[in-house]
Amino acid sequence: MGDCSLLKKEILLGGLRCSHCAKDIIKTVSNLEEVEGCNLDFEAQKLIIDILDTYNEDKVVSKVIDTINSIEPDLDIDVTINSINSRKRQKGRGKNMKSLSKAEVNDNVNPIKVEFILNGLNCAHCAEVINEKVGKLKGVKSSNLNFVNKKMTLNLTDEQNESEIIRKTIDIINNTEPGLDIVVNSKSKLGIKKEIILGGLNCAHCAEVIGQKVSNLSEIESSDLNFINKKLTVLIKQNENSKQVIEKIIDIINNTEPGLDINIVKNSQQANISVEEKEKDSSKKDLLKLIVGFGMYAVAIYQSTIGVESKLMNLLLIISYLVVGGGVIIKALKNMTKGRIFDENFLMLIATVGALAIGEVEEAVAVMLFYQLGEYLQGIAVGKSRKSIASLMNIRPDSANLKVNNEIKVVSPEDVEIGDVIVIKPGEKVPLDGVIIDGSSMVDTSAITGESVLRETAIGDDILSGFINKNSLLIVKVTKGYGESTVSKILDLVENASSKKSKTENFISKFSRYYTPIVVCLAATIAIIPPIVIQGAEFSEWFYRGLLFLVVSCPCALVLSIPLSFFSGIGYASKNGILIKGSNYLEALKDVDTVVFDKTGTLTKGVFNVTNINAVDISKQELLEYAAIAEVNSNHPIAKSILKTYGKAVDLDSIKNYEEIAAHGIRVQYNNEKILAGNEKLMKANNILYSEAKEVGTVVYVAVNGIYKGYVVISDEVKEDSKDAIRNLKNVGIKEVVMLTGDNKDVANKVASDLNIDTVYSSLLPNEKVEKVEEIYEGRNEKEKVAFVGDGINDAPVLARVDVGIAMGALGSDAAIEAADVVLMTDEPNKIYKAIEISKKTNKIVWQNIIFALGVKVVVMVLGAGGMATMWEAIFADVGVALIAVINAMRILK
Ligand SMILES: Nc1ncnc2c1ncn2[C@@H]1O[C@H](COP(=O)(O)OP(=O)(O)OP(=O)(O)O)[C@@H](O)[C@H]1O
Ligand SMILES: [Zn+2]
Repeated sequence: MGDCSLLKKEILLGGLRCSHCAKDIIKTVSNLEEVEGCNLDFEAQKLIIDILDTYNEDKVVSKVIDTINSIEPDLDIDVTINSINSRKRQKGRGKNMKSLSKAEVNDNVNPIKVEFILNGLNCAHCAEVINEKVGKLKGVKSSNLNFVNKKMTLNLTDEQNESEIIRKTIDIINNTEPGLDIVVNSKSKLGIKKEIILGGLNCAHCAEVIGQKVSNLSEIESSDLNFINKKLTVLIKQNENSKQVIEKIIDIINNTEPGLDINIVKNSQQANISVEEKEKDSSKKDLLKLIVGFGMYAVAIYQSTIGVESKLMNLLLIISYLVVGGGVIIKALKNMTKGRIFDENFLMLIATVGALAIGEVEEAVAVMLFYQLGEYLQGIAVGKSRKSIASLMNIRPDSANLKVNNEIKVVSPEDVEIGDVIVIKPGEKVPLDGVIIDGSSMVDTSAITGESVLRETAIGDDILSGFINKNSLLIVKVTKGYGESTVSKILDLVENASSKKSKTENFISKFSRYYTPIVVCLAATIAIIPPIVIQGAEFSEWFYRGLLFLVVSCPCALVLSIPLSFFSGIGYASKNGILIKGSNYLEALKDVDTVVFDKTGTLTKGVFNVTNINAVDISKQELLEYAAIAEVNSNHPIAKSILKTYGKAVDLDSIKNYEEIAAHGIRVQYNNEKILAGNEKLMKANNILYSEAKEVGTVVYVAVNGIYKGYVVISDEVKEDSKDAIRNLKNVGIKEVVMLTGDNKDVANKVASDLNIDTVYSSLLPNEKVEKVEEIYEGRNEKEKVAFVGDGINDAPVLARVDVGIAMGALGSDAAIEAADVVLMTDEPNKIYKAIEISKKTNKIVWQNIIFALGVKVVVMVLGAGGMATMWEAIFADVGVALIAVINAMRILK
């Protein structure tokens, strides 16, 4: 590392005004692997990043810019390239100004995404290699491979090279890990992807002809016919009518090769099912090989105990070795030709061939057998946990019943448009968000909210995708396209969560990059040096010890189980109605020791009732009318409750100069009367002589033309589960619970004492809430984290400031989903402790796995070096440990 030096780059973020985005930018940029340090000067609108000069700086800078654009698309970004401390570069500050034109920057606003599903990908190391190589392709801005759901997402710089990049990516994948089944989902604006399965297609020549003819269609952007899985994938140009094009394609197929069983794939899930079946087949083959291999091994060992000729026994053993290890040998040789020598297969080949060479035939075969058995079991375990995570998130609807002229057509949810009418039968999943226009029913919201009670819905109610209609027919008018629906958003969030890596994950991936080479070097040293320097040391003895090191040199147990653990935690949380936007937040939750709550709408219901009206010189009804006139344009819960009590219409045309003053109230003109309605601060600010209300409650004072007219007292109720929520937080180790509110001191103190809240700050303006949070941060170290819980409406700046911002009741509210790091799908504060519990459990299991895996490996290496361990221990330290770690990770789901 001695030769590395740091490059500093300044990125000017013109127009950065949102402190939330600023925080997000820092958080995300500093999480980028290539960025060593990162600092944001909010005043100067400047982001300074440190990059190691071992990275390609342009790449890193453009990655950083992409990151910024994905958070806050409209910034005016300029890059100043500075190199400080660099021996190679001696440029002065600010000399080498490189500015990106606005057009270039805007280009990044809507990144072009391509998704690859790599079915059959079981090697975490290969996954990393693939991701790294693809990330370096020209035209690829960034790539993220989620090993757990086998999905790789590429962000491209522009759409022109898309097909080229897709081809190159597929090449890379095939070269690195041959035999994968690759599904490409292009979400680009280029077109609509359709997959057609051609059942019974057995003639390769016909396939070629079909492929040729289809690709010649002018309506088609690109097409690909995979003869092996009989799948024709076409990308239909954006402006074409996909139904007509599909019909044309079907005609072509029928003319070329009549009698095929043509199936149009509705969604990639379906395609995955057939792939899954194939994977099952190959795992059956593996099992068969193992049984045969173990059988022969057992016979050979038995023969040797009864004294049969050892040549025959060795022959049996070698056959068993080839049957079970054939795949490993082929893969290893292939990889060797590509110069990949730290590959697991290769190391296993060397270890076993080495053992054979020194005459340890029995052991060599046993190592291969148990290695393959371990891999096999590990495959099953990973597959199982993938399935259980997937079933937690099994909210994707399969189809929608579209109503067209009194007829019902079953279509894919993607094909339904806003304004379409769909029919949801009892027992069906709600496919899209909408509003009920006919019918009433009970719906099960648990898949989305984690709430087990059924909800009653009727005409006029909103209904969200992912709910299940329980008992009677509902007619729904669709209000959002599938891409914008609740289900897609949740799935997007959860699937992308793995790209925000936790510190532990980053540590492990860095660690594993050094671990294998170091252990391999140790292996070589042990095999070579002692026989030379120690007198009488036998070469084969030390060679064997070296081989042990090779067997334990794979960090797979960690590379596999740790991301799996975080993904399980996120999946499990989502099952409970808790959406966690990144592994980093899941990890941070365990360190939270202070939870700060907003009051209204968070701890209280935010539904006020008028409890008293105190009018001066006018009637109560008149006072209420003034209040209602003032509040009619406000969305504040206070406004809603006053209007509800007033119950009559207000003449909107007579209202002028409406002004809502945050945390104060309303100022408005009605005909010739200037009305003020708000709290004491508002009265004081306008020099109104008012008399203070005696009751505890939220008080709305009213003044007309500068003269005080009385007040309306309204009160809110605490939520049923708020008290439990606070108690449970204390039980999971939260030291301090704080409440912030814009409401008055009396109300605040009452709520705090009812709920056992430690610290209260009242009568706060929105910016004072941020200041209070700053105060809470003073004198804290990094390990003591603060979470803030709000309803996401007025508290975005605070949500943004804290380590973990939690928004609640986000069902349907986009603002809250945007602003927070953790989103609770329901209004229940009692979910927060649950999120912390999941975080702690995940963390515990992650560290159990790290300590266990490394511990066992180190012990085996030490014993091995001292000649006290055999291949058996080594093989356990490799595949046995990996298997146990994966099984351990699955405990998170329980
Ligand atoms: N539309 C309004 N009409 C009357 N008073 C208002 C209105 N909006 C705000 N206020 C006054 O300002 C205070 C603070 O309002 P703000 O919206 O900042 O906090 P809140 O969301 O009601 O409470 P919390 O801070 O607990 O979430 C309210 O308690 C009320 O006294
Ligand atoms: Zn609030």
